[in-house]
Parts: sequence; C-alpha cells; structure tokens
Amino acid sequence: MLLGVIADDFTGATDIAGFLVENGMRTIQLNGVPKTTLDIDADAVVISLKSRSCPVDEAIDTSVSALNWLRQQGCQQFYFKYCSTFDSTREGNIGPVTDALLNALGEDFTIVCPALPVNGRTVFNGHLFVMGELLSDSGMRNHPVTPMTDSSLVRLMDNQSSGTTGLVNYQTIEQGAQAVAERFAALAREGHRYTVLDAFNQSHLETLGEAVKSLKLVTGGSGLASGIAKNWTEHLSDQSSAKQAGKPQQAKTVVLSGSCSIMTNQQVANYAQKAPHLALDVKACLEQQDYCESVFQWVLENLEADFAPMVYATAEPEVLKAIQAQYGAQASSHAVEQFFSQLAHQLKENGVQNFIVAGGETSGVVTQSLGVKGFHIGPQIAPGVPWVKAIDSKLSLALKSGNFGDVNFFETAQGFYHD
Ligand SMILES: Nc1ncnc2c1ncn2[C@@H]1O[C@H](COP(=O)(O)OP(=O)(O)O)[C@@H](O)[C@H]1O
Ligand SMILES: O=C(O)[C@@H](O)C(=O)COP(=O)(O)O
Repeated sequence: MLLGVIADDFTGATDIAGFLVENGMRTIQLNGVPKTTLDIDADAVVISLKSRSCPVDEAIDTSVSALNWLRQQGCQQFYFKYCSTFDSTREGNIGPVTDALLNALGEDFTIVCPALPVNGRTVFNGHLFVMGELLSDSGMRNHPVTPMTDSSLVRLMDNQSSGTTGLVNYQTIEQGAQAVAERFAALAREGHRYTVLDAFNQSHLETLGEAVKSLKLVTGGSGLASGIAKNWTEHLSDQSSAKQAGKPQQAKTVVLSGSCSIMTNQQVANYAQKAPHLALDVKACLEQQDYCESVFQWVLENLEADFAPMVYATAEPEVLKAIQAQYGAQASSHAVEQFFSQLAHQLKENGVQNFIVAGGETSGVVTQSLGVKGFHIGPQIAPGVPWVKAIDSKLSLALKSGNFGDVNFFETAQGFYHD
C-alpha cells in the first residue's frame, strides 16, 4: 500500500478516490476505520469518516485511529482530504485534525491545498475562489453548518490551528517543483507549521504533486491527488484494471436527492422532465408513521420506467427556509435523513441494486443504512463523482456532492451501465 487517505465525509472520499483511479492507482474506499487489519490488494486506501462537522475531539480521535490503521497497512504517505471549499468553523475541524495528524507522525510541516480547478475551486495569493467568486461571496456563505465568511486560507488556518501558516504563491509554483520545495524549507525555518498553496490550473497541481513527494502528510481537496498519483507511477502494477472493478451493472435503480444546493436544484428540475419523480413531504416525514411505506410502494411501481424514479427533498432556499421555520432546521433535516435511510434499506431488500444519491450527509446515511463496508472505485460520471461498487455485495452507488456534476448528471450516470 502506497497512499493512505483520511477523508472527512463520504462524497469527499469518493471524490478523491475517483481522481486516484483516474490517475492509475488501484484504490479501495473503506467506510469508517476497520476493526482489524485487512488483506487489501490496492495502491491506495481512502477511509471515509463523518468528521467534518462533529465535535473537535471526536474528529481528532477518528482521524488519528484512521491514520494508525493506515500505518499498520504499510502506507508510506498520508493525505487528509477535506472540502475544496474548506468547510470548517473557527474551532475546526481542519486545523485541529491537521495538528493531531502531524503530532502522531512526528512531523512538523505540511501543506494546505484545497484547489480543484476542474470544479472551479482556485487559490490565488492565498485566497480561495469558487467559480470565480471569493469563497465568502459564494453560496458557501449561507451554508447551514459551516458558513464560510472569510476567503483567506492563511487566516482561516491560523485561527483554528496551533501553529502559523505561510504561503507559496503562484509565481514560485511557476518556477517549478524545486523552487517550491526550497520555499517549504524556508517557511519551516521561519517557524511555520503549514503553508497554503496557490493553484489555479492543472499545471500548478502537477508541479505541487512533485514538490510534496517527500512530505509524510499532505492536506487538501481532491485536486492534488492527480499530481501525487504521478509520484508513484513506477510502483503501480496493472493500471488498466484500476477502473474495471467499480463499473455499475444494468439493474434496478433509484435516484435519492437530499441536497438543496443550487446545482442539485437544477439537476432535479431537469431530470423531473424525463423521469417519474416524487417530492418528499417533510411534514409527513415528521408526523406520518406509514409515509415511508407509501413512497416505497410508489418507487416499486415506477422501477420499470425508461429512467429511474427519483425521490427528492431538494428545495429552493425560500421553501427550505419556510420548512425550517415551521419544524426547526435540525428536526426537519434529521427527519429527511432518517426517511432516506429507511427507504434505501427497504429498496435494497426488494432488489434495487443501484443508488444515485445527491448530498454529502444524505450519502453518508444512505451508505450506512445499506450496510456497505467499502467500495471499489469505478469510472467518473463527472469530475469528482465516480460510480462505486460495494466490495461485499452487488450494490453500486453514485455519491454526488451537492455542488458537483452538470445539469444532466442523473441521466448521465445511468449511461454507464453494462450488462
Ligand atoms: N426539504 C428539506 N427540508 C429540510 N431539510 C432538508 C430538506 N432537503 C434536504 N434537507 C437536509 O439538508 C441537508 C443537506 O445536506 P447534504 O446531504 O450534505 O447536501 P449538500 O452536499 O448539498 O451539503 C441534509 O441534512 C438533508 O436532510
Ligand atoms: O472537495 C469537495 O468539494 C468535495 O469532495 C466535498 O467534500 C463535498 O462535500 P459535500 O458538498 O458536503 O458533499
């Protein structure tokens, strides 16, 4: 095993796993830290945690136990994967987890690299942009759990970590990997514990991948994965098999959408023009015991349509606000998550094999209720969203981050099936 990745949520984990496979690394994703050592034949292992917005101590504990497990498997480099929009609060969890991982490894320097230019996340002079807008001007400023109101990565990291943060700007990066490595050494000598990396195109990420070769720990979004994978090329065996193991089969499929992002709203509206669709009644989720059973029956009746039936909680901001005002934000989102968890389980028991899921938290609860322990990674439907196939059953899942994919995503995903 060459590379061990600790991802702070489920869609983030499949995101980076997809890029590793795309770049020739045979990759396995495990849901949570395994209780024992496993006999894994892969170049990289990604452990998905639900540590993005849990209490800081819990995030540190699960991340360090993931690190310890990966070390026991013989991993040589470690990658702490967080969101390309740096989703975190002043308390964490990115800073405290980075500190804990550095301490556990006995290291004193690492990088902060959320850039993912292929999905419009760029870093310029240490400021994070989302589709050309400063992070603090983007939709992320209204995120219900981790609102991002500052775009300076240096300041964000300084505020939530124990050390200080430097910057490697794009002028240095454009001088090549050697110049970047020299800048790391200079920043470490000045006493910095982390450095933010500029990157606004793929060429920057390739240079950075080479420059971080000798760092035991790297941290960032999934963008850097392609550059890092290239460092291992000479150690990789059968690269052609990398994507085969995770291909989805033609089978009964359902689309479950629990994200309210701008992009998911567009995807749901588009797909509803072609496929059977049912909008979730949040009041019924909260108050009606047999509601899930009636939606389950509706899905069964629509499984033979040309496009898979879609059940969605996805709502425009005003509608969501009204629901939250009436029932409470926590109670309503919890009820929606429980609903999807129960529905997914019932559908699996009744022969549905392929699940296309929109939303990070939603993907987490659905994956857990399906009882999947880990995944083989298949082909990418859109940048950062691969098909994944359970290692211990026939289930295939597409776990879509709220913001990812284009407007045709749900339809495109079903075009990947083979017999
Ligand atoms: N109509 C709705 N009313 C209340 N909560 C909702 C509704 N639709 C979705 N939610 C909740 O919003 C949250 C969306 O988060 P998530 O699934 O992570 O999506 P994203 O990836 O866009 O952040 C989930 O907890 C979900 O249950
Ligand atoms: O880095 C990213 O943007 C994604 O991999 C990711 O972490 C998405 O999180 P959600 O938007 O909560 O699905």
